[in-house]
Amino acid sequence: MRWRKAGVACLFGSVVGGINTGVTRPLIIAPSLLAADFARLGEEVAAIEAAGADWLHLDIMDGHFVPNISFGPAVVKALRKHCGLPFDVHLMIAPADPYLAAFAEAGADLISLHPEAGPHLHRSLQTIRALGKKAGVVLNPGTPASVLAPVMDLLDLVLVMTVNPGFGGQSFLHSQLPKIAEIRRMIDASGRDIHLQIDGGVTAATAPLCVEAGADTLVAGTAVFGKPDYAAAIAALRQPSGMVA
Ligand SMILES: O=C(CO)[C@H](O)[C@H](O)COP(=O)(O)O
Ligand SMILES: [Fe+2]
Repeated sequence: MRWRKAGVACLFGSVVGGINTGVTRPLIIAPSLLAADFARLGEEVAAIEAAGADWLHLDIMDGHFVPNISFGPAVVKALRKHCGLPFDVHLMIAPADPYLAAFAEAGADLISLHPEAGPHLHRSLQTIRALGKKAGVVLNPGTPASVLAPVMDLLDLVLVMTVNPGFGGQSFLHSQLPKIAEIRRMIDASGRDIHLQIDGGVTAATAPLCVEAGADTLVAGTAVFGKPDYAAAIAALRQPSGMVA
């Protein structure tokens, strides 16, 4: 699995002992399948890989934790043979714990969950890591960065939602930018190799704001799958340099 595609391995070089060394690395673009043509999912994931995406973001919604239903582990498993990209699974389900093994077996490489999805965030993250997968925590717009501190040592990724979860195509919440910067400082101070991912309303216009605030990974549904040319859409999100500090 090409988890560390291209120059992403430089991530370890960018933060040494909590000090940002100034080394840059490529911005990671993770198109969200939520905006794809659900009647042609196999073709869509193959096309997005060919277009230069770095990861595939898979939004799992249960109609309970969020007011929408998407797809489950059977679809993730079916897509695995059509796409060689790392599978970045964003769980918007509660409870999440009973389904972690199913998504791991289906082919997830990284599993992220919301702190509100269960009573034991630390245990849930331990479970994901015990399954041999990378673990992430997702912060809703109303969830503070402080929830991260007690679980920092278990994290491979922090996802900051810049919309309320449940639907694609919503407008980017600029109010979340200070929180992104706060979490960048927390990650740098930890000295750990943790991705800072942004999800919701990411476009060519809002992507630079996210990167400026400290993001290294961008999820985009509508801004990629909603465009006729996926490669051009991905390239537009990488502007201006496609590199992050
Ligand atoms: O988690 C999500 C919604 O809950 C999606 O990943 C997100 O909304 C992507 O869609 P868009 O880029 O169109 O906003
Ligand atoms: Fe998502």
